[in-house]
Amino acid sequence: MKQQVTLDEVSAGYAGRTVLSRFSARIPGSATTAVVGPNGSGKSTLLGVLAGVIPVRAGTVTHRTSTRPALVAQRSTVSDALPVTVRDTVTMGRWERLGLLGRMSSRDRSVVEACMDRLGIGELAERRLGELSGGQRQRALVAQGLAQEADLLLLDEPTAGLDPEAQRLITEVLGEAAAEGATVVHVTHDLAAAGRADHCLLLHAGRPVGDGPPHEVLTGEALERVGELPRQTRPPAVGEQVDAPRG
Ligand SMILES: Nc1ncnc2c1ncn2[C@@H]1O[C@H](COP(=O)(O)OP(=O)(O)OP(=O)(O)O)[C@@H](O)[C@H]1O
Repeated sequence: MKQQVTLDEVSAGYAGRTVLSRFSARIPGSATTAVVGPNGSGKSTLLGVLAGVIPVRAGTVTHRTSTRPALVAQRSTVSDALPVTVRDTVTMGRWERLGLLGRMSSRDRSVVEACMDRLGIGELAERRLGELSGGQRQRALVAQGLAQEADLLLLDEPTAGLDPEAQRLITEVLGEAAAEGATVVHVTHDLAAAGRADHCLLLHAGRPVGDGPPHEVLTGEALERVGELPRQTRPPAVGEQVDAPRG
């Protein structure tokens, strides 16, 4: 698989705190990559580095992308009080592409409508984001990310807290985006969803401890070592689907 993003000995973090330390990994292009790891292991920080919103202190991040990455933040970070509709929210995904006059073309409008339809929220277009259920809001944010038509689509726990049908839909949409050429990186605590990705990065304490096909990375031994599985859990056979530990 062609590498889309390469991290070489990257260090990054926050004021007075280094989270990623000499972090090296390859993100394959036109594929889905699941980022897995315990709370605080640096998954969201990694997304921030890939998105270019968290500066790199040392090392290099090499992108083969031609558009600015799209970052779909965790639902909880989006204010309920924002007086915007679902259509406004998804339309914001086109802002980067609008010309100097900022006028939406008919193509911009049709991309917005298609993304809402794909996420099953077309009928909610005029509803305010703050009036929606958590799952509906999450769909709107994923639709906004898709509407950017970015080469690199980054999502922080896009299926967390959703019902199984919504989880399935979002996983399917991300797979389609990758099939159409996007490089998709999503953080997840759902090991079953991670197992369906093309590629998997397992993090522990700001370092990659697994990088490869999910069935090679998500072994019982590796997950137990990083604390993602309770002790005594039977390691899955190669290729076996793994149920997500919660809580
Ligand atoms: N804005 C911030 N300022 C300072 N420290 C932060 C900030 N955001 C995160 N951290 C710290 O950086 C470390 C890694 O956080 P990060 O959010 O990347 O982990 P994560 O793997 O995404 O965790 P989770 O699964 O809980 O979402 C944690 O110790 C966290 O406390």
